[in-house]
Amino acid sequence: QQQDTLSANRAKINQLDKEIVHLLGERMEAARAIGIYKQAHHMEVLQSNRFNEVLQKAIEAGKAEGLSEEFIRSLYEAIHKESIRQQEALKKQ
Ligand SMILES: O=C(O)C(=O)C[C@]1(C(=O)O)C=C[C@@H](O)C=C1
Repeated sequence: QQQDTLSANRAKINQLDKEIVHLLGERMEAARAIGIYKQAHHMEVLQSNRFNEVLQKAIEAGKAEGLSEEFIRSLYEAIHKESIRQQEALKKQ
């Protein structure tokens, strides 16, 4: 019985992790499209004000889910870093 609950929750985590990674892929696709726009309009890759807005929205949404601000900050620092890396990589093509 308890084993069933453990495997059911692990299966749920496996499925949710797939969805998280898929969503991150979609987010990066949007970031690359923005990167192309930035190149065409001679804009800087790093947009600190916009990133602050993104972060604040995520912190608020995280609070509603019981997630700590520290967790959201480190998660979004990693996401932002990858987003910047993807936009910079477009320039090198
Ligand atoms: O909004 C933009 O300009 C983006 O490129 C998106 C994004 C993000 O991933 O949230 C990435 C880089 C910028 O520094 C700010 C935000």
